[in-house]
Amino acid sequence: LTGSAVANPNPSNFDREYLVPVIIGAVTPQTINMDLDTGSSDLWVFSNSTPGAQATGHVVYQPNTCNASTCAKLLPGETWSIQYSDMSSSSGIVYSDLVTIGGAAVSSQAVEAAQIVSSSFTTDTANSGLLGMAFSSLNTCRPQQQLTWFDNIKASLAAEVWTANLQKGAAGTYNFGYIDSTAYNSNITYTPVSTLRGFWEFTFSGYQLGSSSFVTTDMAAIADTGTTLLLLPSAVVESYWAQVPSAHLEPSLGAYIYPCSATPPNFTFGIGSYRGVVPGSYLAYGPVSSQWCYGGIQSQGSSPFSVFGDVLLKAQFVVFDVGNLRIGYAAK
Ligand SMILES: CCNC(=O)c1c(-c2ccccc2)csc1NC(=O)CNCCc1c[nH]c2ccccc12
Repeated sequence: LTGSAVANPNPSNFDREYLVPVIIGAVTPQTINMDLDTGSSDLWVFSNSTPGAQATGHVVYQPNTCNASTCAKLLPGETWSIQYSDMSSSSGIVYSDLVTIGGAAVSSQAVEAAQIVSSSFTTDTANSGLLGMAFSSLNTCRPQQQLTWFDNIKASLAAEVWTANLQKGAAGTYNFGYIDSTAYNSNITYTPVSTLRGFWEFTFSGYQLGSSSFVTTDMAAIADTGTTLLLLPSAVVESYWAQVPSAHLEPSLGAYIYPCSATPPNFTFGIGSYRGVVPGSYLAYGPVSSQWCYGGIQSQGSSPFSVFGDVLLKAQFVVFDVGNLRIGYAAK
């Protein structure tokens, strides 16, 4: 078994997120556009349990709890509640239902129906749910923790692997169970993943800012499709933006902005001897005013790891190798 699904950048805002059409339900299938998120492990959706004012503009999951075995089933007593570090949150109840992504189906997937969603989810009307692809140890369902869609399907796949091939301003692809050798043009460099924090966490061997020399130093990072930007230690971020005249940390935003007339420098990361290049044009996130633009590289703050978000991932072909607990990067 394999699967392949399109990853559509949110059309209106600078590739802020990538949405995948997910089909939920057997008796009454619904296609719901969801954000496949390697930074979390809950599959949750706007639903008929979400208050109307919070669900305005969204496709909502309507579980068909008929009597046949193929119907949705409420999991009695199961609840979930998640808070993300951008202070957004959601919570609710849990059904079991058929969930198909790119032709690959899981018959009894925990589908977390939202009863409450925070305002930033309500306003993001292109996104009607999150599909967690980090490790199941982070799933918030209680009293019985639930498995991610990938954990449920991996034994049925040709290989316990999936890949992300996101694109800048264009549709990309998530493939499940196989590696498309036509999708990249260098060897894939793999490095071990630590699951201790439940993320796709790995060590990278250093970085290069623009045309400066490569800095060799082991650093921790997570690969996070659910985070838009590239988050790095504040000292590295300061050095990076120092290369762009007039770029500065804007206190009111808590973020670096730079003159839109400038093109930010490239960012290169190392994995062993592999060098992954993120073109400067990928690090221009979007305008905050007529002349100032929001940088694609920002500080990771107090986080103990960097966050390789979409602005970096879209420049690479990324292999999430669950079977061997490793992550692979290749140029494309
Ligand atoms: C939201 C930015 N991402 C993070 O802060 C983050 C961190 C993190 C923690 C501390 C400091 C910096 C980053 C660890 S895991 C992680 N990643 C996630 O939490 C991934 N899931 C984000 C889901 C999410 C939250 N708000 C949204 C709005 C639109 C689309 C997706 C979302």
